[in-house]
Amino acid sequence: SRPLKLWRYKELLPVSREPVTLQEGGTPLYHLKTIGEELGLKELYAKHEGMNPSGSFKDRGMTVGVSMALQLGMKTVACASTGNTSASLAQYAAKAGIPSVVLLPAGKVALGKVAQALMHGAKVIAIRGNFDRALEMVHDLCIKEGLYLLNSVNPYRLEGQKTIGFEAIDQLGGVPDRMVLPVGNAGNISAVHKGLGELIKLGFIDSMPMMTGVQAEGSRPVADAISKKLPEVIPDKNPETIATAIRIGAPVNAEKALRAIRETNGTALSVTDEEILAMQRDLARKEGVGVEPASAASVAGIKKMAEEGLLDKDERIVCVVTGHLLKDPETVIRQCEPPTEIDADLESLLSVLR
Ligand SMILES: Cc1ncc(COP(=O)(O)O)c(/C=C/C(=O)C(=O)O)c1O
Repeated sequence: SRPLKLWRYKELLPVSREPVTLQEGGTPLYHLKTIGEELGLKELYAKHEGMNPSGSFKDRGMTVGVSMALQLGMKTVACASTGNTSASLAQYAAKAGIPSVVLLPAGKVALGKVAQALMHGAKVIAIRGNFDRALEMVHDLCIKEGLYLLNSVNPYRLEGQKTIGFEAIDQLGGVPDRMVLPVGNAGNISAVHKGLGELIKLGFIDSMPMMTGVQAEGSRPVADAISKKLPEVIPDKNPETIATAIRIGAPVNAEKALRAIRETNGTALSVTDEEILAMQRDLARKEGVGVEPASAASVAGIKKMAEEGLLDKDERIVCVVTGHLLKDPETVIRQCEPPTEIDADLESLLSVLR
């Protein structure tokens, strides 16, 4: 039988050549017993996508996207990014042996992600504008220069990300009642929904989870469209949140995300930066699950829904926690008390521990 990794599901993926792979997928599904009990939820799980090769779920999209770039004879790959897409693109392009170009919003990308993009050899450009502007620019660049665009506007990215749902079902031994994802460009929630729809069409499963998206209060165009029952998402011109990974005002997959949410009787909501940081801390200290701020938004959203009485206590809920804690060490250092510094003798040590 095949190992629980992304290419286990190769028949449901478009690549027909040898894939560019870093053994992505097969991420842990953790039962959040402590946080679940606090919320009265028996079956609360977190799928830790930070345990992928580059530390986020983006690797699932990139193993397919970069493989397709080679299959299509493309010479250079490019993306705009709030950080994780650029880190993953750089890493997979390096594996593929082709150059990569990434556009980042200057000053708004977590340290770990910049380090990865640089070390893996991408051409890293920081623009004086936000992610949405970077995406416009890299789109124009790719059209003018014939580079291969690998943002989630590229359907091959979503193909790889479908596998999050496939694995969760294999690990859970059944279909969850609800899948919860943080939403930025809205590719991931759309991808998981597409994949589960395929499993239904193929007769592997017979129910669809309620697709639930969580955004930051300062960057919540999808949550607003759902709460205000709008036909489409109205872009937010000035998205702002400490969870810089989801600081996106004009999600390119908005239409797909609204469909995923509405067709599955799901929902979308927003949480404050404080709620995001509090949940990042709870996941780390109560469950041993280390994630970056944006990833904690999914569990923070469940906490909010549970407290508002919107959840059935028997619901089987899978929250996708999308990126590793190490991605954004600066935010952690700012949130925590600094280490206690002492003279290097036992006396001093005992005095601070008593
Ligand atoms: C940790 C983390 N959690 C959630 C999201 C939102 O996923 P989408 O809703 O599919 O965009 C991102 C997205 C990051 C980028 O968009 C990028 O890296 O350019 C992320 O890094």
